[in-house]
Amino acid sequence: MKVALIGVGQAGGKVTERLTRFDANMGFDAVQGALAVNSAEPDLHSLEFVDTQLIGADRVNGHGVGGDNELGAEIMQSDIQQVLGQLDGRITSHSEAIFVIAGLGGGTGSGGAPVLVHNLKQVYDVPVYAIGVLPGRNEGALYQANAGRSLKTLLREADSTLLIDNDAWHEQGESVESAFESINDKIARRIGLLFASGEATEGVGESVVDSSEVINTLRSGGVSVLGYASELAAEDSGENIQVAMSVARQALLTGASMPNATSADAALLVIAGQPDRIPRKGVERARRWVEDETDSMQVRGGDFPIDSDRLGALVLLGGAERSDRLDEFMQRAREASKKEQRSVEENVEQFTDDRIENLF
Ligand SMILES: Nc1nc2c(ncn2[C@@H]2O[C@H](COP(=O)(O)OP(=O)(O)OP(=O)(O)O)[C@@H](O)[C@H]2O)c(=O)[nH]1
Repeated sequence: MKVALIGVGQAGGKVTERLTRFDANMGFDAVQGALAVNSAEPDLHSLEFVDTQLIGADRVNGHGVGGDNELGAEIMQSDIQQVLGQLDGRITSHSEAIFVIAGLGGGTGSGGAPVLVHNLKQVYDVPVYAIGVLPGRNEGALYQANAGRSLKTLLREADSTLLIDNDAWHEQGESVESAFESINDKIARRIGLLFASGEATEGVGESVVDSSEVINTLRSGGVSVLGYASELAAEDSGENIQVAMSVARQALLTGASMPNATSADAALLVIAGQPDRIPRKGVERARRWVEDETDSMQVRGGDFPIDSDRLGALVLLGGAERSDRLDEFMQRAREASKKEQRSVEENVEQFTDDRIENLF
């Protein structure tokens, strides 16, 4: 799948750089263009692998917005023409999707990403997706409140919002801050593989994944979730039926970017590995298991041939907002919003309710 990536804010820029670097190092060539946008100049200077665009210099003089996501939204809107201008030539007729990436708890990314998505959708015909990093449980109230408002607005604006919970992809005992490097690495590898899986054309049979399958899986909008797991596999595919089942189960149950997301409108199961090691029967069984587990009648499947002695499973869920973890996060965001003295009321549906305000 040919994609253009735009990172907004510090986390967005770092993840965009990681993803772009991974894609280039692996020779996948799925990332066609990448841009990092920020109001903090030093954060942009630390990026070497992507182009950069400073916004809000007239308001914050390159110092960032200090967690004020309303200001983040305003400066993105004020400087939107410069950002769109920078994207000329990076989003081409080959681009199949645009991904806007941001940490939702801060200021520039949290406020800027929904505004950017909104504007991109006016200009481009391809889907505009968001990749949003949710703050960990131990991050402060401002982060939770910011992320709640940003998420609510992204869900309204983006064609789908892939969520990564900062508590999900780090090791036990590690603090979130010290884990950023390893979380970013996992994001890059897993999302990078997803992009690349829709690109595979060499030496493959009929069951290769096509980028339209990623797009169709995300078609219902809302929240999307990506899971991944891998295991050593035998050389003979006949011995790997259990392995295929096991990696699919782990990808969904313990390896998901947002835990406990086991209900979805649609899903895509990609089995990555050497074609000789991929067991047809096992893949079909795993696909049916994903169907049962997610209560979805639309589970697409496909292979991603890569040279490895392991079998990997990538599970992409579309329309996965019915999740305990997300409910728990929205509850945190509501409580934090109260603390932040934003008016919130009780007992109304999340996302469509007034307890969490949209950003714009
Ligand atoms: N996974 C991951 N999360 C990060 C990283 N850096 C920051 N975050 C998270 O992102 C949120 C903060 O967003 P930032 O990107 O630092 O903030 P910003 O958008 O640059 O906004 P300002 O600094 O307020 O201008 C917090 O919830 C952090 O936990 C990172 O490298 N990786």
